[in-house]
Amino acid sequence: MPATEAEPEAEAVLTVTGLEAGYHGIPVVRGLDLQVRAGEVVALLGSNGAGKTTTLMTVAGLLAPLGGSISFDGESIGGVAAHRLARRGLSLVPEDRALFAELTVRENLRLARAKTGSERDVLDLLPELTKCLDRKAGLLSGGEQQMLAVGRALVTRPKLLVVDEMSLGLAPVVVERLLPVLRRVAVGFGTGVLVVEQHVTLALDVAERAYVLAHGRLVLSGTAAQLRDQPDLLTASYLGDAVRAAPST
Ligand SMILES: Nc1ncnc2c1ncn2[C@@H]1O[C@H](COP(=O)(O)OP(=O)(O)OP(=O)(O)O)[C@@H](O)[C@H]1O
Repeated sequence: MPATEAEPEAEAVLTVTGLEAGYHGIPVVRGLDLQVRAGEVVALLGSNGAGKTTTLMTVAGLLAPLGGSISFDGESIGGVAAHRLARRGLSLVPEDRALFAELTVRENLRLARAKTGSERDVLDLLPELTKCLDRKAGLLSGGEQQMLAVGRALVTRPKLLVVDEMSLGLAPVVVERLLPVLRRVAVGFGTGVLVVEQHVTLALDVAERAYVLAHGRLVLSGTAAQLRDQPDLLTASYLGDAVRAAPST
């Protein structure tokens, strides 16, 4: 019997309602509704320029929303600055990883540690980092750097981890090993994970649910299984031709 079917739904850690997000007062994302629950991985998909990064930056407090509401851990956070959100448990892994190249892995992790944070749990969850603790971040492989970027974001045990394009510049074989780390994070720490990813198939392998944006609007959403079973719909949604056709969850 599948164990997951009988389990009650976890609490929503992030609820985005009617979000309008963009630049210089002009929305590029319109009317977006999205939810992430504790302990689940949610993929945000869509073609280039669809508005994925804009959505993540707005959720993470790097861009002020132009409309709608964002609720994190039961509180409204629209317009709250990123560093305050980080203290409240919302961690961002940016596309460029933003590591300190001249510092070692251990030092990068230590710098991220708040009063209550601990590297120990992170190393238990990401044992791949243990073997390179004394190496400079700048000398790590792309995959190791990305692992460190995730590890650093986890030191404070966030309730929500927001990850932008983990796979950027990495070979597919590396991405295949890296993406399942997000599932480990969700299961091991009970963290909600919102991830933007270009590798759709790999993303649907690790995510419970996914949302697809086209031209700034939500065109498809559902469980990963529902979307995997409807490849034509998924392709059409990337082209902006489908309108919320899969059952929403
Ligand atoms: N700093 C900016 N100022 C003005 N417009 C921007 C800025 N950044 C992005 N845009 C525009 O917003 C739209 C959405 O871009 P966004 O980066 O969110 O898309 P994306 O789905 O993440 O695409 P990609 O996969 O290419 O990163 C695009 O039309 C883009 O040109």
